[in-house]
Amino acid sequence: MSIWIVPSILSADFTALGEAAQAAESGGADAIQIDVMDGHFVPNITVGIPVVAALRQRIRLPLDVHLMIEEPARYVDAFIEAGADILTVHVEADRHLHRTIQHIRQRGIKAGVALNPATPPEAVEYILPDVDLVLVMTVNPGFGGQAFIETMLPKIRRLRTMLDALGRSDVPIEVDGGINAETAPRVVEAGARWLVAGSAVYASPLGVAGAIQHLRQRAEDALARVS
Ligand SMILES: O=C(CO)[C@H](O)[C@H](O)COP(=O)(O)O
Ligand SMILES: [Fe+2]
Repeated sequence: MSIWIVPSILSADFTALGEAAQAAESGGADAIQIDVMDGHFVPNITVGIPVVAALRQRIRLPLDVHLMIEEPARYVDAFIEAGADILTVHVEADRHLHRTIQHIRQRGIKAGVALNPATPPEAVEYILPDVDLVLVMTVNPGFGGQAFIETMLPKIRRLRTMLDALGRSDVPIEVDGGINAETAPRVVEAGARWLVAGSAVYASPLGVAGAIQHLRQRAEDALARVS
């Protein structure tokens, strides 16, 4: 499975979001993550459906929408109609996760499940046969620029083992939070393949394209070591 570098626009200049997303697209990103926060599930409020729809007009890459909202099923159809290609919902936010995941996939896009740092891997055990990706939060969701939580490395390894045991070796583990040139190789060695990076892309002295290229190089070198 190949490495994906997925810039999160959370750390971009919000007065020039279109240009920021285009810089990631032309800079070699594999997808763009849009972080949706509702002020309930997480203590922050960001962007929503109209921003996904606006970016869809300018971006051809997959739009990876990370829903940090309570009861996400209420908004799944609206985000799909706005142009999301991947919708990820938190296991902690949805009482009827299986129904929501099934619905997202029936509508023809990819469905992901996300876990907060304190949530054990077993919390998603019975949804693993039904998801297209697993998103391991490597910081507490809500803000960009936080430090990577080291104890997420064994959790990534455990989830990789659980997926492989189900014959789901094709399902990627995505990591989100504190991913930079130092942590990228370590999460890849643990089994992650999709790397979300906000501040390491948009606040990098290398520029957006340079930062994406540097992260990819570090991640691919690590992948070559483990495969
Ligand atoms: O979901 C998120 C925060 O809840 C963001 O995607 C994530 O924090 C990216 O920012 P950084 O790479 O700076 O940690
Ligand atoms: Fe995110």
